Amino acid sequence: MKSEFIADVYHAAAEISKTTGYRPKLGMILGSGLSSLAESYECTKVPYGDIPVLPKPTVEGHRGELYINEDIAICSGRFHYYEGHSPDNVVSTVALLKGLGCERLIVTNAAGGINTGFSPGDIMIIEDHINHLGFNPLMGPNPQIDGTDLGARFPDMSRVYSPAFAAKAQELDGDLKQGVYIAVTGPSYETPAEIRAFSAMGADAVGMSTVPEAIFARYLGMEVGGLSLITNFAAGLGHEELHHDEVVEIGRKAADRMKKLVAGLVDWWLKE
Ligand SMILES: O=P(O)(O)O[C@H]1O[C@H](CO)[C@@H](O)[C@H]1O
Ligand SMILES: Nc1nc2[nH]cnc2c(=O)[nH]1
Repeated sequence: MKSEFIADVYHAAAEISKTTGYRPKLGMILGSGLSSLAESYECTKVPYGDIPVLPKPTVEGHRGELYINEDIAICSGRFHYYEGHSPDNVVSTVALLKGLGCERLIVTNAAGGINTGFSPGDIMIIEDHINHLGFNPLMGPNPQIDGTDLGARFPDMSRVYSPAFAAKAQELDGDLKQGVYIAVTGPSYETPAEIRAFSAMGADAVGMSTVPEAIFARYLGMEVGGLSLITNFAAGLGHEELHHDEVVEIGRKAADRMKKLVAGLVDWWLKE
């Protein structure tokens, strides 16, 4: 992560705070097909195009808008490594949310179910992750602002995802799954042999995002809660070929249940 890049993103965030008058404490990043979650909140919308330091999202199901009010800032649209973005750009949404004042972050995604107890439509609380992307967003010089390191050179990752968030989620929706998310680069989906290998490694769900965001957020001292919507059986576990259109479609169909759960978690985390 380059100090100059993060300084530019923080500067853009300060401009947004100045124009809107908002310094929300809770941030959220929405996964594929989950952009309608942002509509539950009365917000000012800022297109990513008006925040020139951010790259352009290229993936269907990722809108490219910041929703912001006095409590919450929502990135509807994230940046994936497979789009060709640099690691800095992949975590630019997290830097933006931190720069806006967010101390807590909810990350959501669409993922393939590896755990044979999971079916499309299930929601998995992310308990832990495996970084199989081949990069870490903290590689490079430890970024500084005004001569001070933004975080530890070797940050602890023994508890990335908040156990309190997981417990609250279970209380709000008694039918949730819980497990380990593995991030791969994509954009090709996995082979059945890869899925067998990931299962042996201890992964319950697979996707192409979230992990760099969670690592960077923890580095910055944010608390993180994570939710995966299982949109398909991972490769080799179902009978269907995998298509992103279906991932987005399942995301849209499950949006109401996700909305209800997320609304409860947002209310709770704003008061906690
Ligand atoms: O992780 P999100 O952004 O929800 O999207 C998931 O869905 C896409 C593949 O269908 C990939 O981008 C994968 O990471
Ligand atoms: N890598 C990966 N990403 C996904 N996103 C949604 N489903 C999947 C999947 O099966 N594999």
